[in-house]
Amino acid sequence: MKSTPYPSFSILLVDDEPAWLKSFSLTLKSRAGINNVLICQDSREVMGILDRGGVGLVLLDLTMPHISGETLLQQIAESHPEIMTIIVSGMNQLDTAVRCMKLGAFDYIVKTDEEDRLVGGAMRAIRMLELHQEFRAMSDRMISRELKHPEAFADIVTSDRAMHDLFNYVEAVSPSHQPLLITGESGVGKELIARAVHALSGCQGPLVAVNVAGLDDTVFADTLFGHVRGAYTGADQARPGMIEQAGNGTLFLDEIGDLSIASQVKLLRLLQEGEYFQLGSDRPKRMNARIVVATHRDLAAKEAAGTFRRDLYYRLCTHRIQIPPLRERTADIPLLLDYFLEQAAQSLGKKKPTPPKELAQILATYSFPGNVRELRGMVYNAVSLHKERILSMDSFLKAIGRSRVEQPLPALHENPFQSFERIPTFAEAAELLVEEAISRANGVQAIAARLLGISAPALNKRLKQRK
Ligand SMILES: Nc1ncnc2c1ncn2[C@@H]1O[C@H](COP(=O)(O)OP(=O)(O)OP(=O)(O)O)[C@@H](O)[C@H]1O
Repeated sequence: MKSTPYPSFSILLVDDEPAWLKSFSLTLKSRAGINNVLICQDSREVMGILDRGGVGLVLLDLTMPHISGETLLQQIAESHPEIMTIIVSGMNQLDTAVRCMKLGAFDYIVKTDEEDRLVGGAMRAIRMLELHQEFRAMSDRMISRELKHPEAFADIVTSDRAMHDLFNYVEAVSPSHQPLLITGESGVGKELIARAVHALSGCQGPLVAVNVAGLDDTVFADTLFGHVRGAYTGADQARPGMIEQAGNGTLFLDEIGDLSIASQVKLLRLLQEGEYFQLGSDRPKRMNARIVVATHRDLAAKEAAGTFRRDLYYRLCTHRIQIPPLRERTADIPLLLDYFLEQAAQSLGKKKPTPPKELAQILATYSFPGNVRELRGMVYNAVSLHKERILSMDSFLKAIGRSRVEQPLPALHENPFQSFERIPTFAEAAELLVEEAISRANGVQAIAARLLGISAPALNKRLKQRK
């Protein structure tokens, strides 16, 4: 299988020593999965290669026949300021290093340095270039507001402006190799967004989803990393982990907020090093998959409370998508209602029922703690019970009513009257409640009455008495 080029731009290695060129390109590949590498042994050819385009980073030797590294560095800075250059020199000389940095070098690395320093320098430059690319892509999108690949979002029904802005962001960051964090309440569509990210990422492998909630640390490691035969009692067969199954695709870790501290450490190490060990093996394996994680928990609060590691939190936050709850995008409710009615009717082999016109309005007054999943469940339930042409509202009202009853009453410190100097009389409080209900129901009395838990005639009588 042909692997995806990484990074998306080429890295040009320039050195007159063929042995170093070969060994360093192998190191980049094995240590960091960098396979988009060009090599050049003749300093006179460098500018021609750069003029052809596609190179983002140059790793440049200083001492070469024909044209010196310093001269090339100057020429690159003048003709291709968008290209980053790292000087890789045989000499550890501070004054030369300072001169090169002044000429615009991103870093100065000595060939005899540890491999980590060399690979780490290249990775930092790649990261910086990727951020520039993403920033440019995002600014372009924000200006045009046009999606390049609307088909990737075909399963996500919405007319909400915040959701469309989020799609633009998703398009901009999907090709990145950095982890991506998706947050939002339960049932809000996090997995759908993860699938769109995967579709847009250009990753050639599958999307492999793992729910990590409730996995203890050993099971977590076994699930992700796999094990070799005999790794522990009962491990009769070697088993590849989910990272291997994802290959060059995407590994989607759901419910990341529930991960134990020990597993958080393992995940952080995996993200930092891009390497892991199967249980029972001391041979490192490379991870090629892109990591996308999701949680319905408030990770910032968990981090502040010390139950989520700060270093992992910041690592995961490089790209972050926060999906708004359904109650903040009520304009989506009629669209989703229609979409799920169609889906439910089809899957239950029924004719699509017509919803009563007040249904969407009633639903818009509800808080949907289970978000889109809850709405979907309500619709499927109603369609399965449905007999007449017009859909009955009964099952929706029951579900909403049940949920309202199940919702805990506000705690005493949230009592809205607490801040009042004088508490209102019963008549005044009732008046305020009626006004609020009418406003939330957009003036529809039947809905307002349901919100207040009284009958429509009772509300009507009360309103008439006011006049
Ligand atoms: N905008 C949408 N359009 C169509 N279907 C949606 C939309 N958002 C969510 N859904 C549907 O709602 C259900 C829940 O979505 P999903 O599993 O993506 O939510 P989630 O945020 O990942 O939930 P959890 O936090 O429980 O893992 C799925 O059946 C999904 O297809």
